[in-house]
Amino acid sequence: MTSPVIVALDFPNQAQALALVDQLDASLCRLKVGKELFTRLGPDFVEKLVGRGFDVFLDLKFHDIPNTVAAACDAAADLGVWMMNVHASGGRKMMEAARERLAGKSHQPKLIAVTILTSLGESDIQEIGFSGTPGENVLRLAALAESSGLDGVVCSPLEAAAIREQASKDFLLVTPGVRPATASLDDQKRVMTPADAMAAGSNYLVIGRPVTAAEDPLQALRDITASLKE
Ligand SMILES: O=c1ccn([C@@H]2O[C@H](COP(=O)(O)O)[C@@H](O)[C@H]2O)c(=O)[nH]1
Repeated sequence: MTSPVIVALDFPNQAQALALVDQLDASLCRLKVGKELFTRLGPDFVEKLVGRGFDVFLDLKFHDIPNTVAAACDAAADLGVWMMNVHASGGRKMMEAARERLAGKSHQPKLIAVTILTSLGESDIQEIGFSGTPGENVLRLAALAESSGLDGVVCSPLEAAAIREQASKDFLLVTPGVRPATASLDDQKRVMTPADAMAAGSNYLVIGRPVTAAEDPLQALRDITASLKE
């Protein structure tokens, strides 16, 4: 069975990204390409990873008017990615437009919605204008994403158990904000350890710096994977 770990390839150039990717294969992890690498290297690099047999999560978090987001999702599907995402706060019509556009494609990636970024705590979201806790807002946005036809959400593992109670059993929970107990939190605020995140109901763990910034990234990934079996 493929690992639930999705390694976030947050690197500034192809050489650094490939130095890690060359040590990996699709049985060890999935890969995530986000805004930094995509802006540097573009679609060709995504297709290169897909060509090497990896499941690629294209994490561009589209957030725009429905027509624009649907067209962007159409383009992303053509890259052969396994998963892509939009912001749930783009609203029902935006998510439904993306869903409908993908339904007409021969290759249909999983489409998930970002709820509340894992770098945000309660005071951060209040400053933006949200009322309530991050958890309350995540639950509301997850319900909106599910009723808009999406396959799942990006949330913190802290919210995974509560979403599991309200959502259908196939609804995917993709959780960044994952940190081994001894790792630095960096800019993440709503975090759990890899094993606790899986126990809480996450389907996939998005992990970047605890692997990519480690002295031995492959060993760090192996240690995290082993911790899931303990
Ligand atoms: O709410 C979110 C949504 C996306 N991310 C992305 O996940 C990785 C996490 O990287 P770490 O180095 O493990 O912190 C990163 O690419 C983010 O863009 C997120 O962290 N939170």
